[in-house]
Amino acid sequence: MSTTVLRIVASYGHQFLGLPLDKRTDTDATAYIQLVTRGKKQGYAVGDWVNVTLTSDNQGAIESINTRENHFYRSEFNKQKNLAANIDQVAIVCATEPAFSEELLGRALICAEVAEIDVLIILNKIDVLDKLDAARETLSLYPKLGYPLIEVAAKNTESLKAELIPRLAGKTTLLMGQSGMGKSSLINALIPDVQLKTREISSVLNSGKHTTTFTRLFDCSFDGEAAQIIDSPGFEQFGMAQFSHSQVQHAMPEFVPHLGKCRFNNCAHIREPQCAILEAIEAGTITENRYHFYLRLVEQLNYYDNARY
Ligand SMILES: Nc1nc2c(ncn2[C@@H]2O[C@H](COP(=O)(O)OP(=O)(O)OP(=O)(O)O)[C@@H](O)[C@H]2O)c(=O)[nH]1
Ligand SMILES: [Zn+2]
Repeated sequence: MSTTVLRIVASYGHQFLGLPLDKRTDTDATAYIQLVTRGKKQGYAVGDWVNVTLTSDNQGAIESINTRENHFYRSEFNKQKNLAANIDQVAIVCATEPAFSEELLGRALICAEVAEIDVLIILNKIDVLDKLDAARETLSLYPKLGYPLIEVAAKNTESLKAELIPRLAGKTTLLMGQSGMGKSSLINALIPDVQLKTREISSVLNSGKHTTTFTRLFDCSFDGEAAQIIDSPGFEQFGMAQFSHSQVQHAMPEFVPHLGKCRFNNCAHIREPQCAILEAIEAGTITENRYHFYLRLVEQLNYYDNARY
């Protein structure tokens, strides 16, 4: 039996599909190799390069994983949920309507910071004019924190060509968003024959059962440059149970310049005297909104810590 390196291009529950490194999802759909994991070993993600023992032409067992450049993950209680590995950026889709959750956006940003992965915020459905100002107002903070923000309408191809495609060309992008933000519409507009490809892949991955809840990678090409888009299921929660207080603080860009400047080394920035974070709120460089977001995260981390021991 031979061993070979494959790229994981789809995952559904504990099932994975791989492709040899010289094959692309847009041209070689029949080359998919169904992967099983050894024992209870998990933690693989779309985008991982894995060493596989081939057991037949289209089946194999994952033996080990190659070193990752990065991986983007959520952490539910005691469990890390890998969304993608070896990516250049995470694109978070928000919309004018239905209203998006700023809490979930904030959490996704923290996960990206911890993983040291660039972010792109996409405001979709800007053709819904009566909701546009409110969405812009909510999002206006984020470019100030260093996160690029673009505005598009999935239905308006010109807006995609002008704003989104140049940001995707040459990169591997994890596309994520809450349900209803229009992520599928964006994928449909960006990737030709996506429905056909989805049917192909569901039939291999899930023995014909129809599902769109898997994470999958699309090889594509924009402006003559190769690119990969990883589509992930809409999310309704975003756990960060395994993060430390320090990780969360360092993942908030406006907190960073003030960290280490409080009177007490172990300052929790809640009501301590001469707290540099509280002073920054007074001075207006940290917004009340983000500070309360931080407090909610801390409260949850404390809860997890207490529950664990
Ligand atoms: N007006 C407007 N509607 C849009 C736009 N993009 C998507 N929609 C609509 O928004 C609704 C949700 O779009 P989807 O693409 O299914 O959203 P999704 O984020 O993939 O949602 P899930 O499939 O539930 O994860 C659909 O009715 C789309 O037609 C847009 O740019 N403008
Ligand atoms: Zn402090």
